[in-house]
Amino acid sequence: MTQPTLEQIRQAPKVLLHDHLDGGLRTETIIDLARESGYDKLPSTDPAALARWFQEASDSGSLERYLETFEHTVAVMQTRDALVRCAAECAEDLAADGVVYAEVRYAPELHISGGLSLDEVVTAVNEGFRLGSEGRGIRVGALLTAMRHQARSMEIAELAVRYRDVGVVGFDIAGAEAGFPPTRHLDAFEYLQRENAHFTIHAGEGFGLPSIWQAIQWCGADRLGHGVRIIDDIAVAGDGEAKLGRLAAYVRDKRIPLEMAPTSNLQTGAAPSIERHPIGLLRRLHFRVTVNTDNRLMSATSVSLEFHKLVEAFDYDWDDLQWFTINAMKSAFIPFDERLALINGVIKPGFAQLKWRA
Ligand SMILES: O=c1[nH]cnc2c1ncn2[C@H]1C[C@H](O)[C@@H](CO)O1
Ligand SMILES: [Zn+2]
Repeated sequence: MTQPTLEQIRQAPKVLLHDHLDGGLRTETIIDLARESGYDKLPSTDPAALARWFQEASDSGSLERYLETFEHTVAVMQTRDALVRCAAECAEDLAADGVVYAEVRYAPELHISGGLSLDEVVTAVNEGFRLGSEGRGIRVGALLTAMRHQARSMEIAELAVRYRDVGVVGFDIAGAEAGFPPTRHLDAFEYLQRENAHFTIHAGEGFGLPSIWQAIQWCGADRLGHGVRIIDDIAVAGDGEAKLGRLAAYVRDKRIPLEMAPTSNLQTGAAPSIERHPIGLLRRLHFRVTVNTDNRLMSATSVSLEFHKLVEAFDYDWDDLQWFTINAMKSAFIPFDERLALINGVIKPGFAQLKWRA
Protein backbone atom coordinates (compact mmCIF):
# COMPACT_ATOMS: atom_id res chain seq x y z
CA MET A 1 0.00 0.00 0.00
CA THR A 2 1.35 3.43 -0.89
CA GLN A 3 1.66 6.20 1.69
CA PRO A 4 -1.44 8.37 2.09
CA THR A 5 -0.96 11.70 0.29
CA LEU A 6 -1.94 15.06 1.79
CA GLU A 7 -4.86 15.32 -0.66
CA GLN A 8 -6.15 11.87 0.34
CA ILE A 9 -5.74 12.65 4.03
CA ARG A 10 -7.87 15.79 3.54
CA GLN A 11 -10.71 13.55 2.36
CA ALA A 12 -10.57 11.27 5.42
CA PRO A 13 -13.13 11.89 8.20
CA LYS A 14 -11.00 13.30 11.01
CA VAL A 15 -11.51 14.13 14.68
CA LEU A 16 -9.91 17.04 16.55
CA LEU A 17 -9.88 17.29 20.35
CA HIS A 18 -7.36 20.06 20.99
CA ASP A 19 -7.69 23.30 19.02
CA HIS A 20 -7.73 26.85 20.44
CA LEU A 21 -10.28 29.24 18.97
CA ASP A 22 -7.96 32.21 19.53
CA GLY A 23 -5.09 30.25 17.94
CA GLY A 24 -6.86 29.54 14.67
CA LEU A 25 -8.03 32.87 13.24
CA ARG A 26 -7.68 33.67 9.53
CA THR A 27 -5.17 36.49 9.10
CA GLU A 28 -7.59 38.37 6.80
CA THR A 29 -10.13 38.30 9.63
CA ILE A 30 -7.62 39.56 12.22
CA ILE A 31 -6.80 42.49 9.92
CA ASP A 32 -10.51 43.27 9.28
CA LEU A 33 -11.42 43.11 12.95
CA ALA A 34 -8.41 45.24 13.96
CA ARG A 35 -9.46 47.91 11.45
CA GLU A 36 -13.07 47.87 12.70
CA SER A 37 -12.11 48.10 16.36
CA GLY A 38 -9.22 50.54 15.96
CA TYR A 39 -6.59 48.06 17.23
CA ASP A 40 -3.32 49.42 15.83
CA LYS A 41 -0.67 47.11 17.29
CA LEU A 42 -0.71 44.35 14.64
CA PRO A 43 2.81 43.50 13.46
CA SER A 44 1.58 43.71 9.83
CA THR A 45 -1.60 44.49 7.91
CA ASP A 46 -0.70 42.23 5.00
CA PRO A 47 -2.33 38.78 5.43
CA ALA A 48 0.63 36.74 4.17
CA ALA A 49 3.19 38.77 6.14
CA LEU A 50 1.03 38.54 9.27
CA ALA A 51 0.76 34.74 8.86
CA ARG A 52 4.56 34.55 8.60
CA TRP A 53 4.95 36.75 11.68
CA PHE A 54 2.71 34.48 13.80
CA GLN A 55 4.55 31.38 12.73
CA GLU A 56 8.03 32.83 13.24
CA ALA A 57 7.19 34.48 16.57
CA SER A 58 5.81 31.13 17.79
CA ASP A 59 8.99 29.30 16.82
CA SER A 60 10.81 30.47 19.94
CA GLY A 61 11.30 27.13 21.68
CA SER A 62 9.60 28.52 24.79
CA LEU A 63 5.94 28.10 25.79
CA GLU A 64 5.93 31.49 27.53
CA ARG A 65 7.08 33.33 24.37
CA TYR A 66 4.76 31.27 22.20
CA LEU A 67 1.85 32.45 24.33
CA GLU A 68 2.76 36.13 23.85
CA THR A 69 1.49 36.00 20.24
CA PHE A 70 -2.08 35.52 21.49
CA GLU A 71 -2.13 39.15 22.57
CA HIS A 72 -3.01 40.11 18.98
CA THR A 73 -5.75 37.56 18.38
CA VAL A 74 -7.43 38.07 21.74
CA ALA A 75 -7.34 41.87 21.21
CA VAL A 76 -9.67 41.63 18.19
CA MET A 77 -12.09 39.12 19.81
CA GLN A 78 -13.92 41.44 22.20
CA THR A 79 -17.37 41.92 20.67
CA ARG A 80 -20.25 39.58 20.03
CA ASP A 81 -19.96 40.01 16.24
CA ALA A 82 -16.23 39.31 16.27
CA LEU A 83 -16.70 36.14 18.35
CA VAL A 84 -19.54 34.87 16.15
CA ARG A 85 -17.43 35.46 13.04
CA CYS A 86 -14.27 33.81 14.42
CA ALA A 87 -16.20 30.77 15.65
CA ALA A 88 -18.14 30.39 12.39
CA GLU A 89 -14.94 30.62 10.33
CA CYS A 90 -13.27 28.10 12.62
CA ALA A 91 -16.03 25.55 11.98
CA GLU A 92 -15.90 26.27 8.23
CA ASP A 93 -12.12 25.86 8.07
CA LEU A 94 -12.17 22.61 10.03
CA ALA A 95 -14.97 21.23 7.85
CA ALA A 96 -13.01 22.19 4.71
CA ASP A 97 -10.10 20.14 6.11
CA GLY A 98 -12.35 17.09 6.48
CA VAL A 99 -12.85 17.26 10.25
CA VAL A 100 -16.19 15.65 11.20
CA TYR A 101 -16.04 16.19 14.97
CA ALA A 102 -14.13 18.89 16.85
CA GLU A 103 -13.80 20.16 20.39
CA VAL A 104 -12.58 23.76 20.21
CA ARG A 105 -11.45 25.56 23.35
CA TYR A 106 -11.15 29.19 24.40
CA ALA A 107 -10.91 31.16 27.63
CA PRO A 108 -14.09 33.24 28.20
CA GLU A 109 -12.23 35.42 30.71
CA LEU A 110 -9.99 36.74 27.89
CA HIS A 111 -12.95 38.13 25.93
CA ILE A 112 -14.63 40.47 28.42
CA SER A 113 -12.48 43.60 28.19
CA GLY A 114 -14.94 45.13 25.68
CA GLY A 115 -17.82 44.83 28.15
CA LEU A 116 -19.26 41.38 27.31
CA SER A 117 -20.29 39.17 30.22
CA LEU A 118 -18.92 35.61 30.45
CA ASP A 119 -22.37 34.30 29.48
CA GLU A 120 -22.48 36.58 26.44
CA VAL A 121 -19.09 35.31 25.32
CA VAL A 122 -20.27 31.70 25.50
CA THR A 123 -23.53 32.31 23.65
CA ALA A 124 -21.71 34.24 20.91
CA VAL A 125 -19.18 31.47 20.33
CA ASN A 126 -21.94 28.84 20.40
CA GLU A 127 -23.84 30.80 17.77
CA GLY A 128 -20.72 31.00 15.57
CA PHE A 129 -20.08 27.26 15.80
CA ARG A 130 -23.72 26.61 14.92
CA LEU A 131 -23.64 28.91 11.89
CA GLY A 132 -20.30 27.60 10.61
CA SER A 133 -21.21 23.93 11.07
CA GLU A 134 -24.65 23.99 9.48
CA GLY A 135 -24.77 21.80 6.38
CA ARG A 136 -21.02 21.13 6.40
CA GLY A 137 -20.92 17.62 7.88
CA ILE A 138 -19.12 18.70 11.05
CA ARG A 139 -20.10 18.87 14.70
CA VAL A 140 -18.27 21.34 16.95
CA GLY A 141 -18.44 21.40 20.76
CA ALA A 142 -16.77 23.97 22.99
CA LEU A 143 -14.36 23.45 25.87
CA LEU A 144 -14.19 26.37 28.29
CA THR A 145 -10.64 27.12 29.37
CA ALA A 146 -9.55 28.84 32.57
CA MET A 147 -6.13 30.52 32.54
CA ARG A 148 -3.88 28.76 35.04
CA HIS A 149 -2.11 31.95 36.26
CA GLN A 150 -5.45 33.63 37.01
CA ALA A 151 -7.98 32.88 39.76
CA ARG A 152 -11.24 32.45 37.87
CA SER A 153 -11.26 28.70 37.36
CA MET A 154 -14.22 28.07 39.68
CA GLU A 155 -16.31 30.66 37.87
CA ILE A 156 -15.38 29.18 34.48
CA ALA A 157 -16.10 25.65 35.72
CA GLU A 158 -19.56 26.80 36.80
CA LEU A 159 -20.05 28.39 33.40
CA ALA A 160 -19.09 25.10 31.70
CA VAL A 161 -21.66 23.22 33.78
CA ARG A 162 -24.33 25.84 33.08
CA TYR A 163 -23.86 25.45 29.31
CA ARG A 164 -23.14 21.70 29.31
CA ASP A 165 -26.25 20.84 27.29
CA VAL A 166 -26.04 23.85 25.03
CA GLY A 167 -22.81 23.77 23.05
CA VAL A 168 -20.23 23.25 25.81
CA VAL A 169 -18.84 19.74 26.31
CA GLY A 170 -16.06 20.26 28.84
CA PHE A 171 -13.46 22.32 30.68
CA ASP A 172 -9.68 22.87 30.44
CA ILE A 173 -6.88 24.89 31.98
CA ALA A 174 -4.17 26.49 29.82
CA GLY A 175 -1.41 29.08 29.92
CA ALA A 176 2.17 28.94 31.22
CA GLU A 177 2.70 25.63 33.00
CA ALA A 178 5.93 26.09 35.00
CA GLY A 179 5.10 27.74 38.33
CA PHE A 180 1.36 27.24 37.92
CA PRO A 181 0.54 23.66 38.93
CA PRO A 182 -2.98 22.40 38.25
CA THR A 183 -3.53 21.88 42.00
CA ARG A 184 -3.98 25.69 42.28
CA HIS A 185 -7.41 24.99 40.79
CA LEU A 186 -8.36 21.94 42.82
CA ASP A 187 -11.67 23.44 43.97
CA ALA A 188 -12.78 23.82 40.34
CA PHE A 189 -11.83 20.24 39.47
CA GLU A 190 -13.53 18.83 42.56
CA TYR A 191 -16.66 20.80 41.69
CA LEU A 192 -16.62 19.41 38.12
CA GLN A 193 -16.23 15.86 39.41
CA ARG A 194 -19.19 16.30 41.73
CA GLU A 195 -21.16 17.53 38.71
CA ASN A 196 -20.14 14.48 36.62
CA ALA A 197 -18.56 16.90 34.13
CA HIS A 198 -15.59 16.26 31.84
CA PHE A 199 -12.26 18.07 31.79
CA THR A 200 -8.82 17.99 30.29
CA ILE A 201 -5.69 19.71 31.61
CA HIS A 202 -2.69 21.07 29.66
CA ALA A 203 0.12 19.10 31.32
CA GLY A 204 3.54 17.73 30.41
CA GLU A 205 4.17 20.38 27.76
CA GLY A 206 6.12 23.22 29.39
CA PHE A 207 6.82 21.17 32.53
CA GLY A 208 7.47 17.50 33.29
CA LEU A 209 6.13 14.50 35.18
CA PRO A 210 5.02 16.27 38.39
CA SER A 211 2.57 18.29 36.32
CA ILE A 212 1.13 15.17 34.66
CA TRP A 213 0.97 13.36 37.98
CA GLN A 214 -0.91 16.23 39.63
CA ALA A 215 -3.30 16.58 36.69
CA ILE A 216 -4.28 12.92 36.91
CA GLN A 217 -3.88 11.89 40.54
CA TRP A 218 -4.83 15.13 42.31
CA CYS A 219 -7.16 16.79 39.86
CA GLY A 220 -8.74 13.78 38.15
CA ALA A 221 -8.24 14.89 34.54
CA ASP A 222 -10.07 12.79 31.93
CA ARG A 223 -7.46 13.65 29.28
CA LEU A 224 -4.04 15.30 29.07
CA GLY A 225 -3.38 18.32 26.87
CA HIS A 226 -0.13 17.24 25.15
CA GLY A 227 1.28 15.00 27.92
CA VAL A 228 4.50 14.76 25.87
CA ARG A 229 6.79 14.51 28.91
CA ILE A 230 5.25 11.18 29.91
CA ILE A 231 8.23 9.72 28.01
CA ASP A 232 10.42 10.85 30.93
CA ASP A 233 8.86 7.88 32.75
CA ILE A 234 9.70 5.36 30.01
CA ALA A 235 13.15 3.78 29.62
CA VAL A 236 13.98 2.26 26.25
CA ALA A 237 16.79 -0.34 26.22
CA GLY A 238 19.25 -0.78 23.34
CA ASP A 239 17.17 -3.62 21.88
CA GLY A 240 14.08 -1.35 21.75
CA GLU A 241 12.35 -2.90 24.75
CA ALA A 242 10.51 -0.29 26.82
CA LYS A 243 10.14 -0.26 30.59
CA LEU A 244 7.33 1.89 31.93
CA GLY A 245 7.50 3.69 35.28
CA ARG A 246 4.42 3.67 37.52
CA LEU A 247 2.93 6.90 36.17
CA ALA A 248 3.43 5.97 32.50
CA ALA A 249 1.96 2.53 33.20
CA TYR A 250 -1.04 4.13 34.90
CA VAL A 251 -1.65 6.45 31.94
CA ARG A 252 -1.49 3.54 29.50
CA ASP A 253 -3.46 1.07 31.63
CA LYS A 254 -6.25 3.57 32.25
CA ARG A 255 -6.33 4.51 28.56
CA ILE A 256 -5.89 8.20 29.43
CA PRO A 257 -5.99 10.09 26.12
CA LEU A 258 -2.97 12.20 25.16
CA GLU A 259 -3.90 15.22 23.03
CA MET A 260 -0.65 15.61 21.10
CA ALA A 261 0.09 18.40 18.64
CA PRO A 262 3.44 17.65 16.95
CA THR A 263 4.14 21.02 15.27
CA SER A 264 3.15 23.02 18.34
CA ASN A 265 5.33 20.77 20.49
CA LEU A 266 8.36 21.61 18.33
CA GLN A 267 7.64 25.33 18.52
CA THR A 268 7.40 25.36 22.33
CA GLY A 269 10.43 23.10 22.72
CA ALA A 270 8.42 20.16 24.12
CA ALA A 271 9.82 17.90 21.36
CA PRO A 272 13.07 18.14 19.37
CA SER A 273 11.78 17.30 15.85
CA ILE A 274 8.89 15.48 14.18
CA GLU A 275 11.11 12.43 13.59
CA ARG A 276 12.05 12.33 17.28
CA HIS A 277 8.62 13.28 18.60
CA PRO A 278 7.55 10.94 21.45
CA ILE A 279 4.40 10.15 19.49
CA GLY A 280 6.37 7.47 17.58
CA LEU A 281 7.25 5.55 20.74
CA LEU A 282 3.88 6.14 22.41
CA ARG A 283 1.98 4.88 19.36
CA ARG A 284 4.22 1.78 19.26
CA LEU A 285 3.47 1.16 22.95
CA HIS A 286 -0.28 1.60 22.38
CA PHE A 287 -0.87 4.61 24.57
CA ARG A 288 -4.16 6.28 23.67
CA VAL A 289 -2.53 8.91 21.45
CA THR A 290 -4.54 11.48 19.47
CA VAL A 291 -3.26 13.96 16.86
CA ASN A 292 -4.20 17.63 17.13
CA THR A 293 -3.48 21.10 15.80
CA ASP A 294 -3.34 23.14 19.05
CA ASN A 295 -3.09 26.48 17.21
CA ARG A 296 -3.58 26.39 13.46
CA LEU A 297 -2.50 30.01 12.98
CA MET A 298 0.68 29.90 15.11
CA SER A 299 1.71 26.53 13.66
CA ALA A 300 0.44 27.20 10.09
CA THR A 301 -1.20 23.80 10.22
CA SER A 302 -4.34 21.67 9.96
CA VAL A 303 -5.23 18.15 11.12
CA SER A 304 -4.41 16.88 7.63
CA LEU A 305 -0.98 18.53 7.68
CA GLU A 306 -0.19 17.11 11.13
CA PHE A 307 -1.16 13.64 9.89
CA HIS A 308 0.89 14.07 6.73
CA LYS A 309 4.00 15.11 8.67
CA LEU A 310 3.62 11.96 10.79
CA VAL A 311 3.15 9.78 7.69
CA GLU A 312 6.43 11.14 6.31
CA ALA A 313 8.33 10.82 9.59
CA PHE A 314 7.06 7.42 10.76
CA ASP A 315 5.84 5.82 7.54
CA TYR A 316 2.30 5.59 8.92
CA ASP A 317 -0.38 4.01 6.72
CA TRP A 318 -4.17 4.26 6.58
CA ASP A 319 -4.54 1.84 9.50
CA ASP A 320 -2.40 4.09 11.69
CA LEU A 321 -4.38 7.20 10.72
CA GLN A 322 -7.66 5.40 11.40
CA TRP A 323 -6.31 4.22 14.75
CA PHE A 324 -5.45 7.81 15.79
CA THR A 325 -8.89 8.96 14.61
CA ILE A 326 -10.84 6.28 16.46
CA ASN A 327 -8.71 6.93 19.55
CA ALA A 328 -9.79 10.58 19.36
CA MET A 329 -13.46 9.78 18.82
CA LYS A 330 -13.45 7.32 21.74
CA SER A 331 -11.94 10.07 23.91
CA ALA A 332 -14.42 12.82 23.02
CA PHE A 333 -16.55 14.37 25.75
CA ILE A 334 -19.93 13.71 24.06
CA PRO A 335 -22.07 10.74 25.17
CA PHE A 336 -20.93 7.19 24.36
CA ASP A 337 -23.76 6.40 21.94
CA GLU A 338 -23.03 9.53 19.92
CA ARG A 339 -19.31 8.68 19.75
CA LEU A 340 -20.15 5.17 18.60
CA ALA A 341 -22.52 6.47 15.94
CA LEU A 342 -19.74 8.64 14.48
CA ILE A 343 -17.20 5.79 14.61
CA ASN A 344 -19.48 3.26 12.90
CA GLY A 345 -21.49 5.58 10.68
CA VAL A 346 -18.86 8.06 9.50
CA ILE A 347 -15.24 7.25 10.41
CA LYS A 348 -15.02 3.55 9.57
CA PRO A 349 -16.92 3.81 6.26
CA GLY A 350 -14.89 6.91 5.26
CA PHE A 351 -11.55 5.23 5.90
CA ALA A 352 -12.73 1.98 4.25
CA GLN A 353 -13.46 3.88 1.07
CA LEU A 354 -10.05 5.58 1.05
CA LYS A 355 -8.23 2.31 1.77
CA TRP A 356 -10.14 0.60 -1.00
CA ARG A 357 -9.17 3.31 -3.49
CA ALA A 358 -5.51 3.38 -2.38
O1 LIG B 1 -0.19 24.85 23.92
C1 LIG B 1 -0.65 25.64 24.76
N1 LIG B 1 -0.29 25.50 26.06
C2 LIG B 1 -0.78 26.29 27.04
N2 LIG B 1 -1.62 27.29 26.79
C3 LIG B 1 -1.99 27.50 25.51
C4 LIG B 1 -1.54 26.69 24.47
N3 LIG B 1 -2.08 27.15 23.32
C5 LIG B 1 -2.86 28.19 23.65
N4 LIG B 1 -2.80 28.41 24.97
C6 LIG B 1 -3.46 29.47 25.73
C7 LIG B 1 -3.42 30.81 25.03
C8 LIG B 1 -4.86 31.11 24.73
O2 LIG B 1 -5.14 32.49 24.83
C9 LIG B 1 -5.60 30.31 25.76
C10 LIG B 1 -7.06 30.03 25.48
O3 LIG B 1 -7.27 29.45 24.24
O4 LIG B 1 -4.84 29.13 25.86
ZN1 LIG C 1 -3.27 23.89 23.80
